[in-house]
Amino acid sequence: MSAAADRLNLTSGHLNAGRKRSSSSVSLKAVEKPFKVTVIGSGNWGTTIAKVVAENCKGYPEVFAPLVQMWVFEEDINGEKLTEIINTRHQNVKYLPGITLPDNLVANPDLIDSVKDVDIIVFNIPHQFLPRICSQLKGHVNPHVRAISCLKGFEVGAKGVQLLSSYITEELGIQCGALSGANIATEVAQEHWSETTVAYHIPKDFRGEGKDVDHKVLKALFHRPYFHVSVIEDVAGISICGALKNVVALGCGFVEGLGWGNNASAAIQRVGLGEIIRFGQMFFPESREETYYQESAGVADLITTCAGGRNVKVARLMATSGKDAWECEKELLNGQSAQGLITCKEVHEWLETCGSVEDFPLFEAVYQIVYNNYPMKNLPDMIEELDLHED
Ligand SMILES: NC(=O)c1ccc[n+]([C@@H]2O[C@H](COP(=O)([O-])OP(=O)(O)OC[C@H]3O[C@@H](n4cnc5c(N)ncnc54)[C@H](O)[C@@H]3O)[C@@H](O)[C@H]2O)c1
Ligand SMILES: O=P(O)(O)OC[C@H](O)CO
Repeated sequence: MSAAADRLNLTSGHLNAGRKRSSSSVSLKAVEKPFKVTVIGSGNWGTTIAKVVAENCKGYPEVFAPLVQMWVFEEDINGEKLTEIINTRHQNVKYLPGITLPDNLVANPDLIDSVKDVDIIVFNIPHQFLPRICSQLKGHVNPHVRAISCLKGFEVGAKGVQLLSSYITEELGIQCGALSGANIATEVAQEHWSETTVAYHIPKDFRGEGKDVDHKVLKALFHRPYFHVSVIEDVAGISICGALKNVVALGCGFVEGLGWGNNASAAIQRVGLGEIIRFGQMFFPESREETYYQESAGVADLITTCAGGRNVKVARLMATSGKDAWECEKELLNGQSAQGLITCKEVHEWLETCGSVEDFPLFEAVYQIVYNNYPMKNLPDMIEELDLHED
């Protein structure tokens, strides 16, 4: 094969605004053996990313095995199995209704079988289920498998606060990066243009270009004409913002639900961005401040989540109905998860452990409103009082 013939050009037409990041035009060598990919998770975002990945695996058979498996937490939908519906009608009628999925995407209810002989695993489940999934996968995943986590959250336990990518690496012994961005799933599924950020460190046991996963392979896996990918190194930065913007969005939902309007929501986002960056600097000093401003996974994700994500909707309903968070989540989301409800508790527990609650007044106020029924109308004072205390 000639040098020209064995290269694949993926061009996005996306400008690189002088940032240190991968090029928008990828020249990719055909690989020794096409990478086999599995997506673990089939919720709103899990199914959307599986669609993206399956489209690219079909489009680049020199790089990826065309058939992509999606592990599905099996459910009965009006007497039919969800996996059967996906495999015959090519729709996830519960979590992504109205979107036709590629026919090379195969739903599999057997977790262990879905990762058999796989090269790349894309994790995409609500983060509260990750520990159980990892414990089931232990011993079934080859150490050369590479992974990307699309989850937004942290793992807080005996080891302190951990990125989910680090948790996957520790539990399964595999290299894991992250994908995070301003990505409301239904908009991506409908192929409305958006951007995202993928972050990945090349591991010490990298087997070489054409044999292993690198930044170009990841760009080829996720980039679509409607889904523009930048690949960077800052796994911590994109993961911190992805997890914490969900807590900020709850705060925005409270003030919106109280009828306070755009100014109040902007104030919450301003305070929230400051706390997100402070959290990164205090607990993940390897994260880079510019990631928060320059990448889709940074402030852009904060803006889109606070405008139209599930967390803001749940918090708005809490404010207008007086119902608790779990009732509102159930009423609005049909089995989907508002991750900020869990993350604000995990963050509170971690901050309490290290005596830093007062450095994060917004995160603490959101926690107290969700878990201890503090009045939402006191939110400005809760932030202000703790700010004054800090001085
Ligand atoms: N939906 C979005 O717009 C979006 C966008 C970007 C990132 N994310 C993040 O992606 C991750 C996945 O979100 P999602 O929207 O795909 O999920 P979701 O909120 O739609 O959750 C539903 C999924 O959880 C599964 N589930 C229920 N019980 C389970 C169990 N016991 N074990 C395993 N799975 C179970 C369901 O089968 C279903 O697949 C989250 O961390 C989320 O924050 C979501
Ligand atoms: O719907 P949310 O609040 O989980 O947010 C969705 C995405 O994370 C936005 O990027």
